[in-house]
Amino acid sequence: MEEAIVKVEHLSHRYSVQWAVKDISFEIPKRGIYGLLGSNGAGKSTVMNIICGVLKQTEGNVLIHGADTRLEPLEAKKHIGFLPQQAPLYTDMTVEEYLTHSAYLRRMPDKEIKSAVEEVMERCSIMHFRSRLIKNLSGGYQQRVGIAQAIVHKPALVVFDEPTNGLDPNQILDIRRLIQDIAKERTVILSTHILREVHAICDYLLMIEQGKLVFSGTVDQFDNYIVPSTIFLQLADAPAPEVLMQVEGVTGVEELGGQRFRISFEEAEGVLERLIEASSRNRWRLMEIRPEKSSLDDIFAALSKQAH
Ligand SMILES: Nc1ncnc2c1ncn2[C@@H]1O[C@H](COP(=O)(O)OP(=O)(O)OP(=O)(O)O)[C@@H](O)[C@H]1O
Repeated sequence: MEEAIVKVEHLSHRYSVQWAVKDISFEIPKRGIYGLLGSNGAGKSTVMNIICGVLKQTEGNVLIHGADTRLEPLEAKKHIGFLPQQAPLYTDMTVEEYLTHSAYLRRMPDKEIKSAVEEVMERCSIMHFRSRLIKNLSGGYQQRVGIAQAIVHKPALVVFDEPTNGLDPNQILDIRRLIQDIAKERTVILSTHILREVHAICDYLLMIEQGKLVFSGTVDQFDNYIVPSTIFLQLADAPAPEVLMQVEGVTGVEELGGQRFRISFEEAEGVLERLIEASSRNRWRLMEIRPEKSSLDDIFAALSKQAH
């Protein structure tokens, strides 16, 4: 089997007395965008800083392409690009000077640096600002430079800590598009406390609460984590709610006004079909029927509660 890009084994970290991360294990076997989701203080930055070798864990192991970040830090770091929450920008440098410096720090061979910097400026759409001092760029463009420094050496894994934090809505969309583009060729881990962000760009989700991993899977699995428990029904010629209650499997009928109802049930199996069939047979004139999924926010709240 191919080696996992990232392997985190029983990771725990303690700042002085308080445990910020407690016994987290997960594996990232392939390409895609992995969202590390959690509320403020959940432990996201701690996990990312440890994965990137910026912070030494109290317990557990992190392997990057099989290289242990503690035992072989240089080998592990070769495969990683990192944009921490505060982008490490030298704002008195021009964009090109800074990226050249970053490539040098990443130990790229001298002869490859110039073309790598050209390529990354093109990729991140900052070519036209190559000679501008970083301090004179907007927040969105400074973030592009931060992303560029994380990928200039073409790492297999890129880690972004809250990459859209503090940006305006247009800048957020631009940065998300750039991250999706970057992820075509490599694995991306990004942290966020915004559920919509996970939905917008992530393929996989790791959710951390109170330093513990409470969910790991695809975004679709997360959406289905709490199965649909109600059905929305709108009829043009509705009967009394008591009549709807008679449909097999229905356990509750809530009137929403305007001949609209929220139907509860215990077993999803067949209820939808039976409601459609009863509507047709009794000429209730079905206008709309759809299962209602728990919102992402409900799932988030439920999982957060489990961690407490
Ligand atoms: N240097 C530090 N010293 C002591 N405690 C810390 C330190 N850094 C973080 N913590 C604590 O560890 C816990 C996890 O913090 P962390 O920054 O990893 O969370 P986070 O999920 O990234 O939150 P945020 O989104 O607010 O950055 C928090 O309780 C935080 O207060």
